[in-house]
Amino acid sequence: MRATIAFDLDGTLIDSAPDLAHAVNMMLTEAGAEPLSLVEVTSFIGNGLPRLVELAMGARGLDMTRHDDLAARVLSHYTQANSAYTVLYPQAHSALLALKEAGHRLTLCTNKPEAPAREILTHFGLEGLFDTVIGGDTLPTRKPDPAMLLAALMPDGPGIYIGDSEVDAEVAQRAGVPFLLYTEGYRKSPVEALPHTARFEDFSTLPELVARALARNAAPA
Ligand SMILES: O=C(O)COP(=O)(O)O
Ligand SMILES: [Mg+2]
Repeated sequence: MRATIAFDLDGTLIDSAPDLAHAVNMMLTEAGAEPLSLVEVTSFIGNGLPRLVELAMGARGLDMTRHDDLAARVLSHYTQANSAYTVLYPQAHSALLALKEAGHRLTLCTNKPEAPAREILTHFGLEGLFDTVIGGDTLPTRKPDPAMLLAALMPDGPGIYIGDSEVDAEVAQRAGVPFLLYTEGYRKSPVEALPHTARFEDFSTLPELVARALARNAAPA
């Protein structure tokens, strides 16, 4: 059975936290504040770049009236670093190829702004695999608003969503879409606290997991 499979990006397909932390810390240093640890910055990822910058500024007591300027600085540093410290999770590329080979349509549903999300796909040679990219600034709202996920799954309907975090579990639940949880990303809560259809820690198991989730969904109740 063929379907649309929507993917989250940060913490799901790529480990981008080192580059995000680098960009945030460049901004903090310019603003005269102490840098944050990788663990702290990682805990701020998931609700998009404006929120990441807000949390980083809050942690260092910076004046929030500067938020728009400092968010622009972070985006500029992030873009300039060109994913130097970002890696694809092991076996993610071959899992994407296998899903594509099986006839599925792949789309991206990330809270990262659309331009850097597209650059990252190109950087890793993945751009040809994805039919649609919905970023955190593509629509008026972002995850956990279900509009984003529903747009990423259009026009085929239901499909499957794959992500790593609280926000991903919530958006899938609100959109009524089966959710496969990647357990090695940036989740803050225990696995049991996140509603999910199935979970995986190794991308080589994903194609089989997708096939099972689709068969279960197609089975009469
Ligand atoms: O940009 C973020 O905060 C998170 O991005 P993601 O939705 O790809 O995890
Ligand atoms: Mg994520």
